[in-house]
Amino acid sequence: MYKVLKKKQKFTLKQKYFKRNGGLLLQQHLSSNEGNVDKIKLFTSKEMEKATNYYNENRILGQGGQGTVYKGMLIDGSIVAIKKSKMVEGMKFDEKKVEQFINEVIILSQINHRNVVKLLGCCLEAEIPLLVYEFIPNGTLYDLIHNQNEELPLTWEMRIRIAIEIANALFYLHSAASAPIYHRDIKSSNILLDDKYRAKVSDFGTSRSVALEQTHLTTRVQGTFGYMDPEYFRSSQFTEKSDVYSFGVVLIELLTGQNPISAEQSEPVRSLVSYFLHSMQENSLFNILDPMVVKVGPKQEIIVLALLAKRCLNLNGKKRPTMKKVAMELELIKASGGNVIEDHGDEESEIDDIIHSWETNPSCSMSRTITTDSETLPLNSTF
Ligand SMILES: Nc1ncnc2c1ncn2[C@@H]1O[C@H](COP(=O)(O)OP(=O)(O)OP(=O)(O)O)[C@@H](O)[C@H]1O
Repeated sequence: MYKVLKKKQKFTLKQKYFKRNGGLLLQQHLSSNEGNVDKIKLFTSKEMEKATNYYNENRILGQGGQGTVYKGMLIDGSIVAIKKSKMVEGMKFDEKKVEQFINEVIILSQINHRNVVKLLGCCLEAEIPLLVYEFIPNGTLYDLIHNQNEELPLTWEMRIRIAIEIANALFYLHSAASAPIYHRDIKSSNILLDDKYRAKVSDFGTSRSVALEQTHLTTRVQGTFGYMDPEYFRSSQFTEKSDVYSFGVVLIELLTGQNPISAEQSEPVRSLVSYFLHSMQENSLFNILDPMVVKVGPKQEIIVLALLAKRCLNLNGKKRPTMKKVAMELELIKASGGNVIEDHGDEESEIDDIIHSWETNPSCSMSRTITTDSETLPLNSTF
């Protein structure tokens, strides 16, 4: 009798957690056929405890605004990343977080792209709901850019390839079959790197499908300072071009190796976007480039990429290119070495001006020597 009663109690508790963790909300979306939720496996709380060795501290991979991520091993031996959402704020259970959690499940269940992190399943019957992702072993793009070491230099080719991969993922999301999906929090720490250092866009907690958006009344401005579209900040209206802006910030992070917000500097250097735009205006792009980029990157490609970033960062969203255009231009830059560019007003004369000031600036003579010494660099002859 005691055993049966205990089992019943446990079952009731699991049902209670399932409901509280948004299980019903998910079922609702399931029945309305949104996404491909059958592909999402429902894990038991026991499986999760075993996989993380009871949420052992030394299994923690990282902590974000939404919770803690653990490295885990499933019974079949596969390695996964398990995100334990932060649901309890003080003593209160946060309904908004449940919504974000279910939102991420629904959004990710609709996505199948090699540059987007895969969601394998979730666990709703545990006290705190959990998300189970494929494990991405090489950390974040943020760490790769900002903690560079000699063992793994971030080459120019890697920077361009990673930019193309993120752009392709965003283009895919924006043109998703059922309805466009906006990521809404693109930043280098949300780009994970796999075993071959390929980019995987992650963290879809604040993402929105345009179809879902119609049923959501949230007008709260969300995102990360330094990456956030100023137009969205002012109007609370998120558009596909707001993702383009944040992508532009990641592009200049790749070009300059600098943080979007630098606490040590004073304005205008403090905001990387203002510093970058100011440098472009003064034709002194070379002043803010990552020394590694100056050393090994072909000038023409660097400049064309910088001009593309500048268009992504236009204050007027309508004047920014779409992600489709950005992805196509990046492929073109890579394929042609920046020699073939589309006509965007005065860009050709801008390129000439930047090259001229780069060439005549004494502080760049070092890098120039290094560049001209290398026979492998494709565009030396043009300078
Ligand atoms: N699939 C994964 N594979 C490997 N590590 C991961 C995976 N997902 C997340 N991580 C690690 O966990 C950390 C926290 O991830 P999470 O997405 O919760 O937060 P964040 O992006 O750092 O912050 P925020 O949620 O505030 O934007 C990441 O920085 C990364 O190091």
